[in-house]
Amino acid sequence: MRVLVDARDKLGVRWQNSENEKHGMFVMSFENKAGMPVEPCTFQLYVPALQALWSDSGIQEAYGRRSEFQLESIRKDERQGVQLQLDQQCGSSPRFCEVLEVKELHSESVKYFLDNLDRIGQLIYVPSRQDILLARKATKGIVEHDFVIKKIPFKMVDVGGQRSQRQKWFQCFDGITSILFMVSSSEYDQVLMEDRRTNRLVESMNIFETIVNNKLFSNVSIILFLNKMDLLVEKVRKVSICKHFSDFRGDPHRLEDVQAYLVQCFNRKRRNRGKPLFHHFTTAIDTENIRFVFHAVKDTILQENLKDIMLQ
Ligand SMILES: Nc1nc2c(ncn2[C@@H]2O[C@H](COP(=O)(O)OP(=O)(O)OP(=O)(O)O)[C@@H](O)[C@H]2O)c(=O)[nH]1
Ligand SMILES: [Mg+2]
Repeated sequence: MRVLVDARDKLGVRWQNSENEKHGMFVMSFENKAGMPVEPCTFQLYVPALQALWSDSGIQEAYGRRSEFQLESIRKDERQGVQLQLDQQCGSSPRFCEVLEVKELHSESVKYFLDNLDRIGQLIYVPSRQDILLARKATKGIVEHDFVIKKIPFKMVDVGGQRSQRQKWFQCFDGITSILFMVSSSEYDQVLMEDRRTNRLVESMNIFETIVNNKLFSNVSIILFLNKMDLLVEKVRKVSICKHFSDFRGDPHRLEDVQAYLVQCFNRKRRNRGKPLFHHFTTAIDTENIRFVFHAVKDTILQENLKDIMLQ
């Protein structure tokens, strides 16, 4: 909310209710000491102000313009020197404001949590499964998960996607059978938090290019997940991809055209296109969708690696 209050100010958007100026100042005065978790009783003090602010059309307008700044919050220890840019306002002399943290949230989940303030603001609040799926916790380090399906052991290694995390990837590349490459398909109009310039999808395509053409992985099945389908569906309706990708041909507001273009962009990055590109459009917060996709992926991995598995 502090990012939104700040952005409303920098974007020059008026309050709907001038009383909310006070609520905005109250929320801005919040100090989260050393990134400690916020106690429920402390959080409760802010709930009425958060509710009033969220229902103000000024904050809603700032939220609607979120692609012009970074709504993602980051931990206090990482935010030193990090700024968010309000592109449209800046012109040739950029104006910046600091990224402020309320709690770790992903920009697209902000609406969900703020819409649910009545429930979340209660002292006896216990997170639902949906709340947990929508909360943002960036992967720092390397997280391993072992599981067995039909007597075949799998080891899933999860690495962080942010630039600062990528130097850790090479530690995990030994003896792998498959790479599941996750991309946010809906971020075609957004820039990276890390440099506020590079288009997020362009960055993903470039990393994919490095991975998919690496000789180390000539025998590794690489499966592309074009994730956040739910957000892609919404975005395609409102935001034309042509503005960000000038070589797009087709109807920018037709989901199938945008999907086909995205697959083509990633496919073009592969030097060896002898085999089709394995890809799936997914919604990671939809557990049914993931259950279905996971089984398909498991079969692909097993088929692709059958020979190796039989030899073990
Ligand atoms: N709406 C929607 N949100 C999603 C989807 N997948 C992930 N998210 C949200 O996006 C945010 C980031 O998800 P993570 O799982 O932390 O992403 P990640 O790729 O592991 O990020 P790093 O750990 O930094 O590499 C979370 O708030 C998720 O709830 C999706 O398919 N749809
Ligand atoms: Mg992660």
